[in-house]
Amino acid sequence: MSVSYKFHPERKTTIITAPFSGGQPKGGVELGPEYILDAGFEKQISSLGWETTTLHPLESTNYEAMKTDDKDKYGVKNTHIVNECNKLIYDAVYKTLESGRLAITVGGDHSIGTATVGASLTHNPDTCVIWVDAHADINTPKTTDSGNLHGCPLSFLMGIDADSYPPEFSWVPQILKPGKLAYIGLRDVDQEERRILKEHNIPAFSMYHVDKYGIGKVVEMALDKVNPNRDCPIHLSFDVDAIDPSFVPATGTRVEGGLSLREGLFVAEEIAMTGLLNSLDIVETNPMLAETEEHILDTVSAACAIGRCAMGQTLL
Ligand SMILES: NC(=[NH2+])NCCC[C@H](N)C(=O)O
Ligand SMILES: [Mn+2]
Ligand SMILES: [Mn+2]
Repeated sequence: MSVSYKFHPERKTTIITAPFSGGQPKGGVELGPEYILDAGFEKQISSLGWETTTLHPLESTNYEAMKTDDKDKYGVKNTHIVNECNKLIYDAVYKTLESGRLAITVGGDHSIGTATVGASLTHNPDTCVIWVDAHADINTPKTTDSGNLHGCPLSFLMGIDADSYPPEFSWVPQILKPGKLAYIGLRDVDQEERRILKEHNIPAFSMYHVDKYGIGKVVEMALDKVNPNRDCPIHLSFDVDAIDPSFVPATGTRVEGGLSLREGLFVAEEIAMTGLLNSLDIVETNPMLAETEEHILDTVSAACAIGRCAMGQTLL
């Protein structure tokens, strides 16, 4: 059983590191890429037959050090550094895709989804987004309680409540249509986010649906919604907190009752099987939140495994 990648028959990929934590208050998630690469991620991908290169767009920047815990007058935190980092990541992802390579972005917190999804859709407006997460990440500056921008990337990309955005966000392409986004794994969605999902009719498969229908059916239903003819490129944005904290403890916003490790990996495998994967994010690995060495190992290995499964590792 081997996967063929329609948009990447030559199997070339670029791993883009996004060591950034400014989309949320906890320190340590900026170390995610380093831990994942030190675990041998690049080699694991190349042994699946991919030619790999790496890009480090945030290298030699100092934005991480400028992080604060203050909300601005728009009700969100760290607008400036989130935008500067996202612009650099956007350029890296866009350049990667334009040169015909599959883009793997390793975070970092999920605020970088603004850049990665924005670049994927600018590169090919037919792109659909599968967002695997415990959270909906579709708050707006108007609706967010926390003010953490990792809870908002999808609203910026959709232009929801656009009159509430700090002007720094004006570079973000408001390019994501509600019919091109589907969620898997949701279980902690804010009240106002629920309203947004309903209002825009965004397909959202929660843990309830996973239990009721099984993960296989859920992935199929999600793809039927956003990619009915199975011909559009897929952007898979995988927040590791979609997987249950018993398997993935070292992450910033843990929510009990998540996907089993196998269910999480199955989502990545099944997206690989479509042959339509064009871009991938693996985000929210925070080694500093581990209580034991084993927690680090479990979380980092799960992040690597998500990448390998999406990049065509099969069990037989
Ligand atoms: N990418 C994440 N882990 N996001 C968590 C978001 C939590 C919450 N909904 C908020 O907006 O603050
Ligand atoms: Mn999350
Ligand atoms: Mn997320």
